[in-house]
Amino acid sequence: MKKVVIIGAGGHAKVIINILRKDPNYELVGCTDHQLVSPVLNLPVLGDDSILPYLYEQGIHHAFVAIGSNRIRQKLHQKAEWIGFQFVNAIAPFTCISDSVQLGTGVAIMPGAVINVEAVIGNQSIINTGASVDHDCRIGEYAHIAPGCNLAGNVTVGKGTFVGIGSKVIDGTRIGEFSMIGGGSAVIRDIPDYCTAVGVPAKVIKHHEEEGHHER
Ligand SMILES: CC(=O)SCCNC(=O)CCNC(=O)[C@H](O)C(C)(C)COP(=O)(O)OP(=O)(O)OC[C@H]1O[C@@H](n2cnc3c(N)ncnc32)[C@H](O)[C@@H]1OP(=O)(O)O
Repeated sequence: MKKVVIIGAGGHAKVIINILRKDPNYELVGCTDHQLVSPVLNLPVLGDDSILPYLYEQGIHHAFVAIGSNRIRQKLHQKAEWIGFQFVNAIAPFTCISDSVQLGTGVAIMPGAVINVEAVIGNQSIINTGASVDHDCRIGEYAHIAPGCNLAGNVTVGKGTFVGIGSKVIDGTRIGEFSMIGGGSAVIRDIPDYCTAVGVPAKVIKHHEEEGHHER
């Protein structure tokens, strides 16, 4: 059984803990967080992220970065990877993932998600509750497809991009890197890197600096 530390102790971490606890391959040892908070689903918060090297020395070599923000997940993943951690996947029961899907590591696939043939799911990405990602889609690393999104075939979602809750994306569309698609949007044309696009059809309303945007 692999000992796993959960990096993060918020709402997303709670969902990940709930999934990983059902997996007999893993023993969860605790969470880390930037502040001392109460146990999450009875899993203790061991300290802040500075204790990760100590945990690694103690023989805990697997981690899951359970942070919803794509930027912060990227930073903490890079830090934990540098220490030497390997990353497990959190795949809920009651998902439907084709055998031909190429899954990265550190990936979260939430209950009810459907991922169809020959899709590629990048490292540290999130396919959230009830989202569908159809054939030949390519989801970049650190991307987040929020609950209830539907991506038609051959859609590309760039690294670090957030597709907001309930959005629809028509086939063949390319959404760039570190962009945000507002909840309930319909993406019918390509969306560039580093922007926010909202609405039906989705239109760009903001461009932002590489480091300048946040998710919520
Ligand atoms: C399990 C989980 O909980 S996973 C998390 C799921 N959460 C989500 O999917 C959140 C999705 N977030 C959104 O849609 C947000 O509204 C964001 C990210 C698009 C907001 O981005 P911001 O840059 O903060 O935009 P801001 O709030 O300033 O709004 C700018 C304009 O866009 C409009 N707008 C914002 N979001 C949307 C939207 N989803 N659809 C249509 N219009 C929108 C606003 O009304 C505003 O219009 P105005 O200038 O005419 O007043």
